[in-house]
Amino acid sequence: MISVDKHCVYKFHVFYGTFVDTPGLGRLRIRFNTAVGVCTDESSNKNGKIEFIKENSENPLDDVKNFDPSLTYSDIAIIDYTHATHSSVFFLPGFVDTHIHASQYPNVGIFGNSTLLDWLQTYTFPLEASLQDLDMAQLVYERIVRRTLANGTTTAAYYTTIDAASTKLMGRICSELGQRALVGKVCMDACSPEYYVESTKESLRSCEEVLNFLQDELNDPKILPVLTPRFAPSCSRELMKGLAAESRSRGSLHIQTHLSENESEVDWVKSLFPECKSYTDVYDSCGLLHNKTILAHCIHLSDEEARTIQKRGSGISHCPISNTSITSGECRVRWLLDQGIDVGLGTDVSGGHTCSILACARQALLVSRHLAMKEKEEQNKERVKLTVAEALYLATLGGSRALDMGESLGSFEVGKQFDTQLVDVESQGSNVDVFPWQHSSLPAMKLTLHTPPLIAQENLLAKWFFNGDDRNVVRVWVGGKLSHTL
Ligand SMILES: Nc1nc2[nH]cnc2c(=O)[nH]1
Ligand SMILES: [Zn+2]
Repeated sequence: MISVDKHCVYKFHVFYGTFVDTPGLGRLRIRFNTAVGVCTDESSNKNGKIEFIKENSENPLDDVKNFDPSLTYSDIAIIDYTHATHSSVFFLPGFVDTHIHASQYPNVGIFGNSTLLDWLQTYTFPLEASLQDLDMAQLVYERIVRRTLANGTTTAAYYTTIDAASTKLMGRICSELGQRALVGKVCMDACSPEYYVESTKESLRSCEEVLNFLQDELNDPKILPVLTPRFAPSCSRELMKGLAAESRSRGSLHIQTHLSENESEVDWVKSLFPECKSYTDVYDSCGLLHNKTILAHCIHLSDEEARTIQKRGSGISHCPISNTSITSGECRVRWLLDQGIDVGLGTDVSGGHTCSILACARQALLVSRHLAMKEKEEQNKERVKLTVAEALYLATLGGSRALDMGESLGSFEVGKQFDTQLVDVESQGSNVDVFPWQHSSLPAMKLTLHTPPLIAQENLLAKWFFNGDDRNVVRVWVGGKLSHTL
């Protein structure tokens, strides 16, 4: 194995080993002895992209020379994990966190018995307001980006606060630490505490300031702006329409917000916008719903609201840990997927108590089983349950599609970005105990009547899925560049 530093000089990297991904909902693809060639030439417009994939490769150096004979040996780095411990080491697409409040990180785990509306007043608004202090913001934002990277998250859709300066700082931190990110300044001009609110004009102006910085000054294609009306109760119609216009005028910028998370919130929206048919209709009537809109939660939707979201092509961020923690409800993920809506996972820190998408994938699977237990129709009980492969899809390609980035992220395909985590199920200190006979790659192992059968790679994956954590994330690359090492 060749080790590389962050400022690699090699024009081309070949990653060699077992590649696991989910090219479709419920499809688990495991490719052994596979060579994946990635352009790492910073002067090329292909930098960071997968250029070839060779399954059952015998010699990755031959593969790369066949691919491009003009590359010299000194241009090429081979990252070889084929001789790593058994079948425990594999490359997996980086996780996509479709909904996370960077500014709320200090509050993870602190929510008591609150539910959404009192949780916002008691815990959340005071913390967010305090991050106007740039030294505090630096501490919090740097820590959460490092922590999410360490948990295998290569792309995150962040909310910051209403403050423009610290939001710009967040963009700089993501860029410097090498994480792909959507960065959104929170906008709120109504029904908010007097210490944490903006005028409509100021909200649109500071939003513009952040957009100009992220688009024109920062100069990092991995960092994108996202317009962020917090949720309908804290935004006037004028503000929501202004943000929708901003998205359109800049060529369809991403938009993120919360939708139908909590029953009291839904009732409140009804009373604030009596002219609208539904909560979804509030956003739709302001022009906020399009294929680059990410809607968090979507628990208490009507059939008609789901149809509107599907028609507009917006994505949904399912945040199962948050939904359980602050007792918001159980999102009907299968129901959404059945309608062709793109669904990804969100940690929703700090409604959610962890910034691990793997933990959210586990919780998504468990919440689906709670829904199955409540399902009246016998034949639907099985269908409602999410499998490990489906939960991994939501954590990777599903999330990329929900962000309208499925063409470039979320699975291993030629032309996609190499946003990848290297997982070692048996890394030092791992929480996952694998017994010698459980390695599918030990063909010499003698089976007797008393020896349990070898388990397949899928079972090893399932053991990691349910018991793994950041101790198993050995390396993380974003756009072919190393961003984290255990
Ligand atoms: N979970 C969650 N829901 C919200 N609704 C409005 N603001 C928030 C927030 O910060 N977190
Ligand atoms: Zn949220």
